[in-house]
Amino acid sequence: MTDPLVRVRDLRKYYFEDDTLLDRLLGREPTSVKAVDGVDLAVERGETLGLVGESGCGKSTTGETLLRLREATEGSVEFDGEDVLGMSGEELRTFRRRAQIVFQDPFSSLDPRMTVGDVVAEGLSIHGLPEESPADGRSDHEWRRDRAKELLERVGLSADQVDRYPHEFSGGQRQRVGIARALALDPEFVVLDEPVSALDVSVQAQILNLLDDLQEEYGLTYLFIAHDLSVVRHICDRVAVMYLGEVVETGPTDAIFDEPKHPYTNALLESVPRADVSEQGRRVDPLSGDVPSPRNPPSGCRFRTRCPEIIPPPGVEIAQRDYRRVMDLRDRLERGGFDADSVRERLDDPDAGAVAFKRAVRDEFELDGIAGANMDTVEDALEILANGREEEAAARLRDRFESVCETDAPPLPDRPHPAACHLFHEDAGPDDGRPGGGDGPIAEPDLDGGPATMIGHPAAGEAPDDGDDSTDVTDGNGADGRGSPEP
Ligand SMILES: Nc1ncnc2c1ncn2[C@@H]1O[C@H](COP(=O)(O)OP(=O)(O)OP(=O)(O)O)[C@@H](O)[C@H]1O
Repeated sequence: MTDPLVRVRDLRKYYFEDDTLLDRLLGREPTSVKAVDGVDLAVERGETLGLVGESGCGKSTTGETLLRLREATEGSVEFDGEDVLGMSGEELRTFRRRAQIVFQDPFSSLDPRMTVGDVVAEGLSIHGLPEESPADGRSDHEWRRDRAKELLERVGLSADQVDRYPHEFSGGQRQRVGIARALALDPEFVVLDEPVSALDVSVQAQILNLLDDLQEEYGLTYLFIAHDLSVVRHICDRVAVMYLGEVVETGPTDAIFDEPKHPYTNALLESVPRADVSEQGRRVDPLSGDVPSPRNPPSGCRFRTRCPEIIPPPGVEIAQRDYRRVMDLRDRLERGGFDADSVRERLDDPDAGAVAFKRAVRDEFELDGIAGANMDTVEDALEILANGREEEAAARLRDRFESVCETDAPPLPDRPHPAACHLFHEDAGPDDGRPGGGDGPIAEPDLDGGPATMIGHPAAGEAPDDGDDSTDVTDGNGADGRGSPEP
């Protein structure tokens, strides 16, 4: 097999907040947002690699950092064997021609007074094209305008739309213009950053077909970013699943869909609407816990605060549903999110004693099903909590319930379908693609809580976008509010 076109190793991009001159003068410590925190990826020549995960998990930052639209904090990116992060001058200019990006809304950071012809041709002027004056007597400007017309036609628009303004186009048409703009410099690699997320489903299909055709015609390699797994199924050869700045599973698309390993991948898949009526009524429990902040990601496995398969310590027999609830309480206590006053305010009698307080916490976290030694520990912790000693209550729970998922960060092994999860042995045999793929589960997950699904799933600008193929349609959708990347 040839070397991948793009290889990313241990890529990190931290954004620093409270880091202005004034902050420094005031002695404020900068906080880092660990948007991308140790990502490894390889994109093979001619393939489409999907990069999926919930909003805010770092997909766009990964795409923009590997293209040098943002400066990496750490790590390495190789493009066709060359070190991208170390490039400068002519080498960097050449890289910028060979590697392009399509944004969700290609116009959000562009001047609305530019015609689509100007938008498509802008890269040509920036890169000083044509290199030599055309032999047929056209001016350089005319050459660029003709090239823009050709590209508009190639993406399914018409050449006589070259002087129109972006607001005159529907969302689907605007995305075609964005694709034409990316193609203008004959790139080999294109990052497609949620290219269809803002579009109506029927228009999505048209754009995906166009991307497919262009890939074949020009031998393109794609990194396709999406929060919605259903979109990547038909266009991607392989998929990498991201959670809170890390890749948690990668594999061939069919293996990811048919034999997902990581509990997060399972949860993402459960959130995909099913066409099959028999599956529509399936019982799904929402994932518990909030998405943690990348400013202070959880220790160990970052998904463990929401994982429906978190591993109890050896010797502790507890139903998964109950363990999840104990861990939710602990997590709230340890992260300072537990508000004893608001529990008391919710009591009928705010002056009620410890018994009523403990009952309210048991009800809130649904702890009543726990029994035996587990319940003894929970009761102890609740008693300590009723006396206002939150840290001690958390420590009491930690003594009995500490999980390997919080103490050890699971690695992502180097194999065809790896998952960064303690449910799979690290030192397993060959990966055969089955769940556990040769690396059998080390703990039987107790799924009595049923499969999980995502809640509050973010969907960028869902405004309908009909009329893709007609001109003069203004639907006003698509703006994702993203600012321009750093220069
Ligand atoms: N310029 C910035 N300064 C500080 N934090 C940022 C900046 N840009 C992004 N972030 C934060 O970095 C994290 C990753 O953001 P990113 O946009 O890469 O995620 P994403 O998965 O692409 O999400 P989305 O689909 O919503 O774009 C988020 O927590 C986001 O709030």
